[in-house]
Amino acid sequence: MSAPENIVDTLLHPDWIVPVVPRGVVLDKHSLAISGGRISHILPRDRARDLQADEELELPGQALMPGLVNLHGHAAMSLLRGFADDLPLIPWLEQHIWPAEGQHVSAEFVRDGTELAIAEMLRSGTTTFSDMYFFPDAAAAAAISSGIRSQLVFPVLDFATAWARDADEYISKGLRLRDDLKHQALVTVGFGPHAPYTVSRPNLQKVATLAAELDVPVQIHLHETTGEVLAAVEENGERPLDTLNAIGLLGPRTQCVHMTDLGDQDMALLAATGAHVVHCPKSNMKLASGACPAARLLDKGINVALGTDGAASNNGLNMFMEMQSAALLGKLSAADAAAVPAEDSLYMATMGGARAMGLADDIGSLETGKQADLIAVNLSGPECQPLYNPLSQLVYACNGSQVTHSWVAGHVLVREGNLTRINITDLLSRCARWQQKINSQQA
Ligand SMILES: CSC[C@H]1O[C@@H](n2cnc3c(O)ncnc32)[C@H](O)[C@@H]1O
Ligand SMILES: [Zn+2]
Repeated sequence: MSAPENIVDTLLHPDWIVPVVPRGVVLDKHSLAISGGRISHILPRDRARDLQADEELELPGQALMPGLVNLHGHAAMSLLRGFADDLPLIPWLEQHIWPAEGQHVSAEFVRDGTELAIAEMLRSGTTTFSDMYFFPDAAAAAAISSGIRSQLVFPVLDFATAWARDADEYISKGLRLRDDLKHQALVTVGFGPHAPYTVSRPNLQKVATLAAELDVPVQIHLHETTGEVLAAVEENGERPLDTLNAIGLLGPRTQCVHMTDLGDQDMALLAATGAHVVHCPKSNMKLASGACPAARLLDKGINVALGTDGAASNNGLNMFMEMQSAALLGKLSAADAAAVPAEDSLYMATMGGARAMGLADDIGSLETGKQADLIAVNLSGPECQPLYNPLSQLVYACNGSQVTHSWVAGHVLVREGNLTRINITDLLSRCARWQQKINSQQA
């Protein structure tokens, strides 16, 4: 028997609700109720007093909004934050990051690094993250125990690493993981072929065939720099996006990460196939990779999500900073102050990610019936005063430290700024040990 309609699990009374859908709307003096892990009511405050709740929370000066969706990252690379800075992509990867990963990456590294990443993400308002990294089984364990929602795209590469010998082994281990996690409601498993320059065409073809058969997401680094595109044209006579299209790898399950080098034809192809773009503005700026033309993509109806990329190229995992960077870089690169307004950046950081993951009916906005993945943000501090428009403050004035509460599927994972399921003292001491180990092996 279901509970009477006026009995709910949790009842929240913020000053504002920013639902994201409909776009640009801010609800004043409304309340939100959670029942069975879903949003059961959004209603004016005076009518909310008719509801009976197990837990009721007054949130004065606070805004409720959907949890942020970080659609691209390498969570365990949080242990390599600040390890190699101020370098462009290829020397950064080939001379610093890949050698360090070869030396240090193990299941323990991934477990601890992912837990550190999740702690940072939850505290700064991310309730769903996507991860492409080695030992995704260890990342899954960290994600499941923390309660966060995740998309784990298992890596596929042509070369051997500590996790697998060759592309076939990456794929078979990844598919076994997918099978092992099939009953985990908060975890989606997909393919993560690293990039067209590290995965051969036949191996990309295998990924395309299997992903279509199993109907699972595929995430790939693509057109990250103009150098990548030029090298591919010289080697294969075509742009990487055309290669992906030729082998049937572009479609509504595909998440193309970075996409800084895009011509009109590329955009037409993205629009025609329904592929998604994952914009990582901070990583692109730090590695001086280029700028994804987010405003033009949105104008053409192409879905754009946001991602931080790994902490070694960002150097944080804070989606408030990513939203702000997407708006600012969008304006600068389009030479148009009206490009990427606050509401578009907020949409990309929430619904954009949800749509790319195929979860648009479940997360990404505050609507009744959706999963209760949401955050409370305190807009009463000096950095948010005076307050003319809460939506503007969320994108242009906040920095993530204003997040007071985070809920995933109705479970509170951050309460008054504190993580409820992660022992931060123990986690920080494990991180200090990694820092010592990595430092001593560098010397
Ligand atoms: C196959 S696991 C992920 C792999 O990707 C590397 N990586 C991290 N950031 C980037 C980036 O911006 N472009 C390309 N590759 C990146 C990471 O170090 C892992 O080796
Ligand atoms: Zn990446």
